[in-house]
Amino acid sequence: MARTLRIGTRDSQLAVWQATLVQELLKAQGVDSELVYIKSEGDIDTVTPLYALGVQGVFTKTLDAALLSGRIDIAVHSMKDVPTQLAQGIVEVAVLERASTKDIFVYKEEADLAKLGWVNGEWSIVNKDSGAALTIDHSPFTIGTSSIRRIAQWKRRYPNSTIENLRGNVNTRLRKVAESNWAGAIFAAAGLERIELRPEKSVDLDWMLPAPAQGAIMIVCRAEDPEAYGLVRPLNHPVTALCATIERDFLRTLMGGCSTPISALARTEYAQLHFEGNICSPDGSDLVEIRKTVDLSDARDLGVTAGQELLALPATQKIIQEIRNAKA
Ligand SMILES: NCc1[nH]cc(CCC(=O)O)c1CC(=O)O
Repeated sequence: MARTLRIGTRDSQLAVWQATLVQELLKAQGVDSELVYIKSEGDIDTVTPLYALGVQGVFTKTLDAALLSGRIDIAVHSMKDVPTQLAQGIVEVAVLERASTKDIFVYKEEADLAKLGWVNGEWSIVNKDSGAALTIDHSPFTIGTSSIRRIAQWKRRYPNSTIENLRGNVNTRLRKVAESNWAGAIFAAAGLERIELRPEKSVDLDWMLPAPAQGAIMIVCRAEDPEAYGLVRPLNHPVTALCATIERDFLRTLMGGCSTPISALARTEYAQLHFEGNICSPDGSDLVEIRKTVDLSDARDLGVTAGQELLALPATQKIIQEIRNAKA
């Protein structure tokens, strides 16, 4: 009898959708599987902002434990939630082809969007450093997000806005926005689009750089399970895996942690790879960024070298200190 792989997943709608996709892709390869639902710490405490939970891997730890104890054979994660350092005994098997990498703003009133600078279907150009003219109304907007990265980039562009804590799975968060008196809230496009919940009243925040590996799905297994590895490895999408790895290398090199105001995006175009990364102070006042284009064949170490290049700058050290102080 061929082995039936037990796929561990959190039980949110998005997590189950992603695990079901893996199940279908395996089925197409002739591999049978079943889903095993496992609650994570991040699903049980849905109030505390993630960065304040104080540990890495709030969404992945219980699945790691289930893998290591043999309750499941593989686990499916939103890759951006996976700590850059995998738990001992667990290895990456495959990264699925990426969906949208964008952050989006889910809003309520068209009028608010215009005040935020969305004019004729475009974000007006804002350059804090050059002092370029803003067509932005600096009335005190309130929006919801608990991501320290999104808060930093939003505050940089809209320094007078107020940010409210918004935790929970995407369904809960959409409901909370609807019930709030906020102008709107920030989500990952991929999360809402996958489960067909992206509201019509939403716009891509193309001035915001996403979290490393946003929009990518990662499958892991036990290091000591070459059979599961072999069955799942064909699902790997090499370009997505390369881009997401470069972004996570950048994150690890700079701070070594999740829940930091560090953003990165790598994308390929023909035989080249374009990389963009930044680190921002928590209040958005300081930002250091890097952009590189290299031949695909030279791209492997780009995340590390870009991270090291930023680390060597005094401005980056200052931001890292500010991040540490904000967390202390
Ligand atoms: N941190 C929660 C999380 N983890 C993955 C996604 C969405 C899917 C993705 O970004 O890959 C989300 C929701 C969000 O950020 O709005």
